[in-house]
Amino acid sequence: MIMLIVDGHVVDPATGLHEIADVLIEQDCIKKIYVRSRGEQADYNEAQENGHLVIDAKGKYVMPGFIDLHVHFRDPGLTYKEDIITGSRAAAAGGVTTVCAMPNTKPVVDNVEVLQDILQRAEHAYVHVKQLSSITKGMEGKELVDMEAMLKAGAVAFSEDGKSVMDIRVYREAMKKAAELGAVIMAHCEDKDLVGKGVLNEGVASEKFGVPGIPNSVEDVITARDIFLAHETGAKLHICHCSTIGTVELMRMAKRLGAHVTAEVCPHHFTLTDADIKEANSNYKMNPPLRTEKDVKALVEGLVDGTMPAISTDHAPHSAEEKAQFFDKAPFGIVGLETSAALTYTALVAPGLMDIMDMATKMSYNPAKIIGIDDKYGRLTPGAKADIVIFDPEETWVVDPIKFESKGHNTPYTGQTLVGKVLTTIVDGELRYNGAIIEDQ
Ligand SMILES: NC(=O)N[C@@H](CC(=O)O)C(=O)O
Ligand SMILES: [Zn+2]
Ligand SMILES: [Zn+2]
Repeated sequence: MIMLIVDGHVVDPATGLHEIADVLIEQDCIKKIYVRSRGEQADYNEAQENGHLVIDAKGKYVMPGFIDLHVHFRDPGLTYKEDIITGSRAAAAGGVTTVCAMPNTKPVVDNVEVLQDILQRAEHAYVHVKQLSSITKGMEGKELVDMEAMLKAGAVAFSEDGKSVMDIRVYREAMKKAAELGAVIMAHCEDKDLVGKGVLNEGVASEKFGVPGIPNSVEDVITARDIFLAHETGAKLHICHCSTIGTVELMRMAKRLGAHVTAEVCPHHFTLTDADIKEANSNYKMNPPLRTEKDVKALVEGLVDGTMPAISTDHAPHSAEEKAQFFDKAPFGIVGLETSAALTYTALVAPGLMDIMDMATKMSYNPAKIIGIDDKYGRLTPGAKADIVIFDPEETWVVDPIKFESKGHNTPYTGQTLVGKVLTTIVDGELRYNGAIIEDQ
């Protein structure tokens, strides 16, 4: 199949291209970029005559498809919350062309059989679904999985997301092994003993609703531990869903030390604070919790100056019944795939804190680098995979979870007006979303 995207504003973090150009796609790859300022232009009349699909992207941004390093697809075992297919439809609707799914499923992804079953079924997904392996068997924090076998069978990285490996000896062994294998560890940083029964940020929110609080130190102390372990062992460490000013400062320290550490921030952590929780609504409950203005400011600064290289969603779908419970009982987590681009645009790009190139860098190019697929993904260069998102920076829309492709409707953004909309998502040179999901023929 041949496809031509004409007249769009092409944004490619790999080359710095940031201007009007046409993109020619052949089969599953980008064939050529015609840059107008270089006197190049694709012949779209001819393309149309030949029956090729021509997409007019005038006034829109054409960017590499977003790569989300952190989603929960709940498959196998918890598919009443989400499954690979619905999760991947939500991704396509959000402009996300590659996701990395966390292993806290039922059973846990801790052996080759479970991993291969997921990867086989993921072939029918609407976007590229990569799967992480857990670090320890059953995520019990005791015995390491066969990391080499999991890597060989296709695991993209290792994580115990949902908790930290609290036994530092076990964790250090995992880091040593990861370093030996060149694998990435994605860390959920939370001190289990300190967090106790905490559910909301310790401060205005926990006081207002009379529930146990989660202080910043719950995250900070484990982030520090993990950075030192990574530095010492040489492992590649990626810190998940960073929420505190302390973590941003620790990332600066990690850089100075020369440790191989990257980090992600989720849109809810840079757009909301604990003071935004006005009523008892468990769609404001996630782990780590919404923090304070000071933390949000630090996270935004970290994103803007590059200390925090990636934006991910931590898409964590739960059922309406589960989320209808009060803060103390409801599970942690919110969906994010279908709002992340618009939230990032609305909160960071529209007010001028970062530009559209920064957004593409943090949502696509840097994530590709972190998992080592940037030779073919996260870029719009000839020969790269044709994973593309067309984004309208003008359109405003109101978040309505009923319209989500995800089974999860647990978002705190219901009714909020956002600027910027994903119009079209192309995966492997095929239209997957164009105002609506393109159903499989
Ligand atoms: N983030 C969350 O609040 N929940 C995640 C687990 C996790 O990411 O730690 C989940 O699996 O539901
Ligand atoms: Zn987590
Ligand atoms: Zn998570």
